[in-house]
This record gives sequence, C-alpha cells and structure tokens, in this order.
Amino acid sequence: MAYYYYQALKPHTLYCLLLFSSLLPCFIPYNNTKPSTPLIAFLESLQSTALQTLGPKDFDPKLYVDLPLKHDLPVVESAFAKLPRSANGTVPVEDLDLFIERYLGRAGTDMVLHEPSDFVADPDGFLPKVENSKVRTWALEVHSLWKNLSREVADAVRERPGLHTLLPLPGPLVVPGSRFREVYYWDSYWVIRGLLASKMYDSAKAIVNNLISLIDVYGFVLNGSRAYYSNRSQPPLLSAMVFEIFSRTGDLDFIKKCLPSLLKEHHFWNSGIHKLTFQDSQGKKHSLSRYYAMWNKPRPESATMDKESASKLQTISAKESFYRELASAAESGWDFSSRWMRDSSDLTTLVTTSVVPVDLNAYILKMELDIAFFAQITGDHSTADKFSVASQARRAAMDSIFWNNKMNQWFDYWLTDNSICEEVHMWESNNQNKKMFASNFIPVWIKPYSTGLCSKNGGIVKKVMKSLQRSGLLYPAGIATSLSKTGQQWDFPNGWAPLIHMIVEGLVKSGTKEGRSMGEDIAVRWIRTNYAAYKKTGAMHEKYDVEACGASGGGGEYVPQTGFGWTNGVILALLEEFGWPKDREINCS
Ligand SMILES: OC[C@H]1O[C@H](O[C@H]2O[C@H](CO)[C@@H](O)[C@H](O)[C@H]2O)[C@H](O)[C@@H](O)[C@@H]1O
Repeated sequence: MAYYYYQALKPHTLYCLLLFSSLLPCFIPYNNTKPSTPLIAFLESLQSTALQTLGPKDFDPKLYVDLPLKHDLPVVESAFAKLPRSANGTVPVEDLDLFIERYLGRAGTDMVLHEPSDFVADPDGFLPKVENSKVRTWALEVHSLWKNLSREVADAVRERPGLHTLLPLPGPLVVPGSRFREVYYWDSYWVIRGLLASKMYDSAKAIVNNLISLIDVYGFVLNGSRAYYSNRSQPPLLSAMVFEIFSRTGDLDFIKKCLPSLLKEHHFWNSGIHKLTFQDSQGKKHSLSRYYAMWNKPRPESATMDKESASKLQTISAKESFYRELASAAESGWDFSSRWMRDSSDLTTLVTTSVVPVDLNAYILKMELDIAFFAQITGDHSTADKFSVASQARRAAMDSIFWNNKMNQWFDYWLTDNSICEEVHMWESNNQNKKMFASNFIPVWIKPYSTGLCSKNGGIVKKVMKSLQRSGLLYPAGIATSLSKTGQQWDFPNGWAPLIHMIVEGLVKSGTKEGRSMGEDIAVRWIRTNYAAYKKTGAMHEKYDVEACGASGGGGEYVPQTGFGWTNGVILALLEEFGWPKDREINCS
C-alpha cells in the first residue's frame, strides 16, 4: 500500500508536505488512490487488443471488463500471450474469437434471472388513480419489466469470486438494463420508488441490504457492483431509499439494521478528500462535500476511450489529474457534462473535483435529516440530536455558499484554488457557476426547502418556481439537463428521469396549489414522451430528448440504452402521485 501512496505523490505535494508536514489535510488527497487488480489489468489489455483488432465501430469497452474467466488468471494470461500478433498489436479476428470462446464466459452470465417472489401481475391497489385504460395497460407492462430486470448473483461467482469482476452481493437485485448488467447505486433509489408503487416491498428491501453489504466491506456504497467500481461512489441516496421503504412498511427493525451503515456512509462523505471548509462573506466557517474519486488511472470500463482522450495531454501528471476528474465525474452520476468542464467543447478541461456541487450537498442534507429521524424513532437520542445539528449546519452552508438571492436558485461553487494545502476557502460571489443546470433546482426536493422551513429562505418555493420558469430548461417533453448542446449525455437536449422526478416531487411537496400544478404539468409531459417512445420502439429508455414528445436521448460515450430501471421507477412513481384521468389524452398533443 505504501508503494501506491508514494507513487501517487506529485512534486508540489512533496513541497507542501515538507513545508506543512504538521497539516494532515495537505497530505491526504494524493494518498487516496486505490490499487487495480491483476484481473482488471488483464481484462483491460484484452479490451485494448479487441479494439485494435475489431476497430471502433460498435465497440463497447465495458463488455470486456465484464467477461468472467473460465480458468485461473495465469492460465488465461498465458494463452492470451501466445496469440499471434502483428507489429501494431492486432490479433487475427478468428484467433481472438476462439480465445474468448475458450477462456472467457459471456458477459452477463455471472448473474441469473431472478423470479421475484413478491411480483404479482396485477397487484391489489396498484396505481389506484390511473383510470385511463390505455395508460393502465401500459403501466402494467412497465410493472412487468421488473421480471426482466431482476437478477441474482450466479453460484459460480460465490464459488470462485477471483474469476469475476462482478461482486458477490448476497440478495436479489434489479439492474438498469442492456449494458448495465449490475446494480447501480443512485439508480436504485428510483428502482425502489417503482418497486414500492408495484407493492414489491421485499424486493425493495433486498436492494438496500445489498448496498449495505458494500458498506460493510468497503466503507461506502460503490458506483456499481463490479470490482472496477470500487474506486468511487455515486450520489448518496441510501438514506432516501431506507426512508421510502419505512414510510410504506413501518418496519422499525429494518431501520435499526440500516442505521449503523448510514453512519459509516455519512463519515465517508464528510471526511478526508470529500470534505471542504469555507469561510462565508460574514466570516462564518462552513463544511460542504464534493465528488473525488480514489483513482488517477483510466476507468477500466472505458479505458480505451479515456486513454484516447488523454493522449493530447503531455505529462504523466496531467494525464493522472484528468483520469481522476473523469472518475470523479462518474462518481457524480453526471458522466459527462459541461457542468464539470472549463471548456464545454473539450473533455480534457474537466475539473470535477474543483466543483462543490449543489445536488450532492442536498443529498447529504437529506441523509442528515433522515439519520436524525431514524435515530429518534429507534430511541438513540444523542445521535438524533447530533444529526439534527449537522443538518442545520449544512442548511446554513448551502444558504451561504450556493443560494443566489437575485437568481433565486442554488449554484454550484467553483474552487479557484483546489490546492490540497488550502485549509479554508474564502467564498466569493463570482465563483458561483451561474449557468443553468437542472441540478440548480434539486434542493426543492429536500423537505426544509420545499416546505419553506429554512430560516433564511422561508417561503422560497414560489421564487424558485419563477426562476425555473425563466431558466430556459422547461421544454415540451420535460426539463433539459442544461442549456449547452455539447454531445455529452448529461447536457442539452437530454432529460433524465431522476432529475425530472426530484424537481416534480419537490414542487408537489411544497404543498402549494401552484407547486402541484407546475409539477403535474411537467410530469404529464414526461409521462407522454415515455409512452410515445414506448409505443414507437417497444422499450423504456435510459434518457429522452426533451425537445420533442416521443424522442429518446443520445450523446455520450456509449449507445443509448433501454430497459430501463430508473425510467420505469419514475413512471410508476409519477402515475402513483398524479394518476391519469379517463378523459386525459395520453398521446403527444
Ligand atoms: O460506462 C460508462 C459509465 O456508465 C455509467 O454511467 C451511466 O449509467 C449509470 C447507470 O444507469 C448511471 O448511474 C450514470 O448516471 C450514467 O451516467 C457508470 O455509472 C459510470 O461509472 C461509467 O463510467
């Protein structure tokens, strides 16, 4: 381990280290890089050979790091080394195919289809407010997709985990679909919302138990259940999952079981490299969190692409910093977006770790409120008090650092100096990123903001609604992720189910007539576009183009995917909230 620590040190870090050796925060960040594993390293070299041999058309690098080995790694490596190669590293296609067939299993065979025991084709009390027969039929079809997306880890993985990048999670789970053959952290929140609408409480709990098992082993919830995702997390929504399950089931034992893991997760996001300290314009100190992956190499699932993107950078240190920014953007769930880029046309200008994100801190605020609530109801009053105080502190921090009184929304804060030696960042209004992103409105999803309880910002929802209306983000088929058409998937013109859902639910939770009406208007547009695309293509999509009803999304580093876990969950959750009257048209108007 010490070797990796040493290897990751940069010259200016060493200088800092000598100068301020008593300051621990100065030392921590560059220590924070996890080692790769021999299995992942081998699959990456196979990925690179496959790209050279097969060419870039229809090439998906993730496929190769998902292949299970049929034999021990040394046996497979030695057969791979013996493949005939030309000077430029290509292998004859037939030899590569034969090698893969002999030595590797098919991607996805490390999971087996799982028949959820709590699935009923037409559950009692399913979406009672959906009266329209076309919409009801469709909703039941979406509900039945849980059967296609439910999986459990194959026995082979448990028996010989060393042959697989898939992690041996203990219980059944729901995958997003298509190339995403494993469980994903933040996707699971909306999957669970859908499962709850489908009355599949055991399936929902099983997902949470799986994520908790990751905290037991790694101390945090991984981006997804693959070894190559162990260098980062994803937007932390575990407490929100537990909260929703408890709201439906009232299961106090479940809360007792989850609470210790939530405390561990809170520590992960509020210590070391994730934690930043600010001094506001009044001289008051605040703590906030950021995304920061423990990785400075190409992401194994996209290694060929990351190396290609980094090829124009000159130094090893510039490449390492870029790789960390890529992995940190993946940790944010917004991979990739102009939100993290200095120049929206150049991916190498990613500066994810220099951005203090509004949405991440809103999620952690929710985590703090949820933990305080869980501790209260399980009789742990000192933890409840501690987290209630922590939530008040984060609200004050969000008000001071992100909130913009003129624009009536929350803006990400960009660090001008991301030096690891800087202990306290001095707040400057110019450092708020004033560009429009859907994330600027995510805090309305968090109760104190939606219900106007925040001291400084009491009654803000109406102002935020006006600001959203003027933002330019509202489109005929939903809320655009940003206003910049960059070709990145978390930018214009894509609309994503999770973002739409959080904003709509926040507006509804405001308890105002106007909030509900605006939320319902956005939800109706979103439901119609999902329905139209489903009728056209027979599938639910990962993302949609908000410019036109019925158009699926695009852009990004992989072809658009279908299935799709969070999209299905959001449709069921929205139909549960708003229903669909008999005489309301479902087709695009
Ligand atoms: O393979 C590239 C990247 O794919 C994932 O990101 C996207 O899909 C996830 C699953 O639906 C979703 O959670 C994420 O928000 C999407 O951007 C993966 O999470 C990345 O880590 C990965 O590099």
